[in-house]
Amino acid sequence: MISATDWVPIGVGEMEDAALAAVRSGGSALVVAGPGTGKTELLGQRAAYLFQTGTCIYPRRILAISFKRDAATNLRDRVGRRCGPALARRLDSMTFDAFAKQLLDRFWRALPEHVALAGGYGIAPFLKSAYLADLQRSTADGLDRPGHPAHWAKTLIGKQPEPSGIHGVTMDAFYKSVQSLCLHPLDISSYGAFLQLVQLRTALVSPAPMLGFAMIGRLAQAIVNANPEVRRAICATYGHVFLDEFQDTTSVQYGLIESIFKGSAAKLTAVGDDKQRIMGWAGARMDAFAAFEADFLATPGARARISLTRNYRSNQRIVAILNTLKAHLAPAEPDFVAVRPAPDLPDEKICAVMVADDAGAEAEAIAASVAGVIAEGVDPRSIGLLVRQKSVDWEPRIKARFDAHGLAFRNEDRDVGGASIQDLMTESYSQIVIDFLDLLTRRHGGLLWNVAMGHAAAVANLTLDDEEAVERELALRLDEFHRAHKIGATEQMTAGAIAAKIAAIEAFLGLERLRGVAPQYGTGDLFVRIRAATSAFLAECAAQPGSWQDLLLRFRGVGQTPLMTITKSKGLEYDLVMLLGLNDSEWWSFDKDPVEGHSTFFVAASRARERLMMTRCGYDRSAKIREIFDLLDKAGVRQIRV
Ligand SMILES: Nc1ncnc2c1ncn2[C@@H]1O[C@H](COP(=O)(O)OP(=O)(O)OP(=O)(O)O)[C@@H](O)[C@H]1O
Repeated sequence: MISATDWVPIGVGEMEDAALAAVRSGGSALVVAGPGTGKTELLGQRAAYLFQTGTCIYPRRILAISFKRDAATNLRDRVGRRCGPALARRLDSMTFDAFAKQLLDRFWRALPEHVALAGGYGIAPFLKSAYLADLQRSTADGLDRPGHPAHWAKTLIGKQPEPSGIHGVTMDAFYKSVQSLCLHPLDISSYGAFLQLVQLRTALVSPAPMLGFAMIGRLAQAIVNANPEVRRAICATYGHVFLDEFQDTTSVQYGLIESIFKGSAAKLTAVGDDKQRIMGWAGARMDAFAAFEADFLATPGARARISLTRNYRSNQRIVAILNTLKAHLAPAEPDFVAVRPAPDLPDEKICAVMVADDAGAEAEAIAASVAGVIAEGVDPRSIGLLVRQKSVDWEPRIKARFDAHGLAFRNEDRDVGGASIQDLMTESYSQIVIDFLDLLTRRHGGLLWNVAMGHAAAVANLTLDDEEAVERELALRLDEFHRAHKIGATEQMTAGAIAAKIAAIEAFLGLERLRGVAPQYGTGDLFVRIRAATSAFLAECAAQPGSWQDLLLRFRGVGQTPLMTITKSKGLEYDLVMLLGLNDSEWWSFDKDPVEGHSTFFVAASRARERLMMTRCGYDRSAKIREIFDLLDKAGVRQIRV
């Protein structure tokens, strides 16, 4: 145990005083700061501080909520590196969706009667507009038919809905209305919310209910609101709660956190950047910061709106561009301060817009630039290809030119049978299986031996450092396993052989114990889906020729430049960001919501550590995104014909 006064940040040279104050804060805190200012790092340091100084006393845990699975894994890994695996195991780092789903899966029997669930349920896919039309028709028809979900919903709310109101709900309004309903106490204040209630009832009485994540959040909140003892149990578990990317918190998510923790002794630390708010379409609350201040920071010891200005990610030239973008988004905020100089390169090598005549020339320019940067020694994985719309539409366009240059890339958003590649890469189960397969391909194990020992210990819930005898026993068992299942140089890489190796790994570690490595595997079907997706993606990677080692490298994406949407790049960073398709065809929604459009561009640009290159087809001076080009002009970014 370290005393609070002796504790110093681990693994970073310096931290801003304001960041340190948030790390050491005895109460709740809100940090509102720009990209690359170390907000996520601050959460990692705070976890280390709370554990190492005993401020978060055993057996209490920290709940860390992120928006994406890789962000949740990143934070877990950071804390592991800062304060060791034993303490890091007391951090439950997960997405909002996983947290809500876990509560529903654990406490579904405590749902209030009017929304009771009979047992299992599946995750509903995104709705198509034809579905809404069906729901509207059926609801209007069923209002006066006892036994129909619409009649049930009408009776429950005690009002007579008008068919015209039901038919007047647009897809967007329907989608967002889950953000305004409350299931307990019941609050249905719009026709969209009424349709949500009818849809929920339809699901709950069906033999195979399907629920969307927003509704799962609302059901979890209903459980907490209806059962003070459930709320007390959660609050007794978590002394501290971290909320990352807080600017994108939806009303459903905020409502759940508020229902559980408002008025409790838990200390909440929220970090975010309102200039990076890009999830308005998904129901992000515009007033999340103000609500948090009112609900959680009105107590003694709380620290409101801590701001940070030092940008640790991007070099000085990129920070200057970010400052120009920021001046448009938040003119009153102070400029970011770069901590690193720009590399000694001509400006257009650090940042430029490459203008091509057509899509083919654009794809060639992208591939040629990436090839040039890789030839300079940059790791292909530290180049990020970012797009505004569907990455799947870009795949064929880019593939031909990348192939011609002998380059590899992969669409990280692609679903491989139950999970996207990006999510799969951070799943504990997949990581363990891949590391064990890697061990089996090696004659002696080397570094992989220690990695596998770490996994085996974590799966068995053992702490190696403390128990020499335990470590020896585990090493013997691992050695035996390695000798029995080692993959010989000539062993065929067939689907059957891969399945047999996975089965051997699962048998060695114990399937139920493997399920125990991540709290979100404990309930619901995530574990089953991740197992299936891991096998499916391994089989896909094995379809290309090569050795077992090649298979693992392909699975991990080594040597492949990632392609993803800007939304999926949140929280990540790349040496070179290539932002593709600065054209209206990609940014068609810009004029509908220019603020979110600017924020989206800001998120993309701020992922760059060293270079930021953009591409577009043609010079369209009346483009919807002219404002973006005006800002780039202002920042001195040149447009180069390619
Ligand atoms: N105090 C520090 N000293 C040195 N490097 C730091 C420090 N804090 C953060 N970094 C590094 O700067 C980069 C950005 O940090 P981090 O991801 O925490 O920023 P962020 O504010 O969460 O960014 P964003 O909002 O853009 O996702 C990371 O590479 C991180 O390791």
